[in-house]
Amino acid sequence: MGAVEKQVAPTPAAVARTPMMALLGNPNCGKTALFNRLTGARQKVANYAGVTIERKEGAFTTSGGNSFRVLDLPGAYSLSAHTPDEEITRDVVAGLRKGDAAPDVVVCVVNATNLRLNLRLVLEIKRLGLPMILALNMVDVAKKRGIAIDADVLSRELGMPVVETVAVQAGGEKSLLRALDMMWPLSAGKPNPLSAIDAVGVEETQREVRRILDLAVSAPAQSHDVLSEKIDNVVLHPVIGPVILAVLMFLVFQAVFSWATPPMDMIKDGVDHLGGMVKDAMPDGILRSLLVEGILGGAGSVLVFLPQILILFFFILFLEDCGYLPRAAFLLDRLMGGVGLSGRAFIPLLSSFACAIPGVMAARTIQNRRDRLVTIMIAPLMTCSARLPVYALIIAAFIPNRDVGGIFNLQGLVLFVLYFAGIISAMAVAWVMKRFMGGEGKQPLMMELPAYHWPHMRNLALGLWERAKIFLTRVGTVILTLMILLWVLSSFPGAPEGATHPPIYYSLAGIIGRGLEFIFAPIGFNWQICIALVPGMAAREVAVGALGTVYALSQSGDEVAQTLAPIIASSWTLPTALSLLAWYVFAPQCIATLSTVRRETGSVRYAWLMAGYLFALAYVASFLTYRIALAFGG
Ligand SMILES: Nc1nc2c(ncn2[C@@H]2O[C@H](COP(=O)(O)OP(=O)(O)OP(=O)(O)O)[C@@H](O)[C@H]2O)c(=O)[nH]1
Ligand SMILES: [Mg+2]
Repeated sequence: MGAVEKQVAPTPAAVARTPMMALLGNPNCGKTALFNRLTGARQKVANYAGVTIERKEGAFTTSGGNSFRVLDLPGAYSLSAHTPDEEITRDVVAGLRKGDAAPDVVVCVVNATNLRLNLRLVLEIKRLGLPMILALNMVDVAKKRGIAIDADVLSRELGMPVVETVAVQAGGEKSLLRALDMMWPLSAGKPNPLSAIDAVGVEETQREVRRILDLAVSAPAQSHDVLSEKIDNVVLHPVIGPVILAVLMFLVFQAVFSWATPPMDMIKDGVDHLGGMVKDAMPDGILRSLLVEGILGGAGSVLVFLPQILILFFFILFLEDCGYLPRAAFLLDRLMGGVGLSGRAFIPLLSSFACAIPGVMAARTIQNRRDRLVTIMIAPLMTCSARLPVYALIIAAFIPNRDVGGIFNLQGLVLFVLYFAGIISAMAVAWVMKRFMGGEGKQPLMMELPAYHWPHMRNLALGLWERAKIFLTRVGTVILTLMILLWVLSSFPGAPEGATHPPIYYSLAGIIGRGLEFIFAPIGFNWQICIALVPGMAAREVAVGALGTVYALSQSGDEVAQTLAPIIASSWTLPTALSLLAWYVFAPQCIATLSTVRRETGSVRYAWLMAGYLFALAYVASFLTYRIALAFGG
């Protein structure tokens, strides 16, 4: 039958018959790395538990020509799920998901350096009675530490094929492909009900694990990871640890400013040059205005921030892949516990620095529902990378670029303060929410500390490439569209006879901006800023591009060639600039995040609550900032 199947063209019916293989295992054992190697996908791989939080599907064909569909699943310690991501895994293997049959074959991935922990799940899954293969992953590390595993004995004792894999090396998946070919054709089976798993006690499973380990594994007395322990003695030290963490975070923000300047200047010069060329080549008119002020002035001014975003992500990806993140979670657990957050919230919150959406989704790994909700609600207070351009623009315009105390860059310092303001407010909000919701006391943080390793450069490069692609796609699609739309609204209708203001003042956008000015004047925003706030709701960084267009159109004649920072420096007061910075620390304007919150919490109530409290906070913070700055004569 297998031979016939191989010939069939992939009609939908044939695809449905292609056997499904599921990758299952403890968190952080290399399932996703293996999935990527098998399918050529680029799913996120990183060195901490809980990276994968969704079911991802791919396909591959073995060297024997047998096709498989393959599922990458969130890691789990057992099939009795405690968190929403573990539920996904349990439901998929047990065939409980609507529209998904149980997998035809389960590949149980284990970390070969930690079989004692990993084999428990293997024995549990075995009771489901599905065809199974054990993939001993990370054998490269196990061998280095002198751990010898007899795959034949293991296979005999477990009653399933056992293969060695190295998911991060080319060809490291070959043995698994061969084993799959040997299993072909697969007989479709139904899994035993989940209750069969609970029938055997933990004690008994543990005894069985020990028995098998005694037979199959021989490890030297010193098989644990000595280097990681040494590093942890410093990094987790009660005094030195937090200092290292603080210095690390601080360095990131310094780097974002000081390293990015040369490439940013290059992009800016390129865009300006292009604008100049278009101007020289075209007669003055509507089309030229659209190209120069709408597209280059708008999208171009956002594009400039690519280097800063990449530098930020370089650090985030580096920390994710070397194994430091769970340590940081432990260091901050006490602090976070003080405001009623669990240390588990650290990773979702850190992801929110990239974008609140993956952050909100990563909260799935939090067991306690209240903790999870609070984490979701404060995720948007972490400064997402879309806010970076707004901060950077205003800082460049108002904060002098000079050294403080000989080592710090003042602009980097201000950026750090803004990020810090977000974090502090998040803690305050968490504290208040916990008061309202009550709580059943703090739960101890249980998290695996993975072995440290150097980040895989390929991973890092791919991660940066993906980020650059996401950003450029955003600039080329959402941002560009909004910019063109804004240009249209700002250009029509034209100025009336004898107008005293620039034409944009009389345009539709101008009318909207002046309408909104009633609400925002008390916090120091002029009508130009009000115009920029509106498209900023779809994508925050558009606010920068929008200011670019608005001010380009507000200028007369030759001044248009000027770049945005000096223009706003001369037309806003310092209190207005500070007020806008404060606004963006809280800025509730991200519709995509709100819709993710609705999906993840299963209720539109929380999305509204979030939008409401963020708006209120933003307004109050800006009001205070503006008034205080005015009082100090800013
Ligand atoms: N040396 C070595 N490292 C590996 C191997 N497989 C995976 N890794 C590393 O182990 C870490 C975890 O890999 P992932 O693929 O994200 O693990 P996962 O099982 O998908 O983790 P979750 O999604 O959190 O459950 C990453 O840092 C990988 O680079 C391997 O065979 N050898
Ligand atoms: Mg994964």
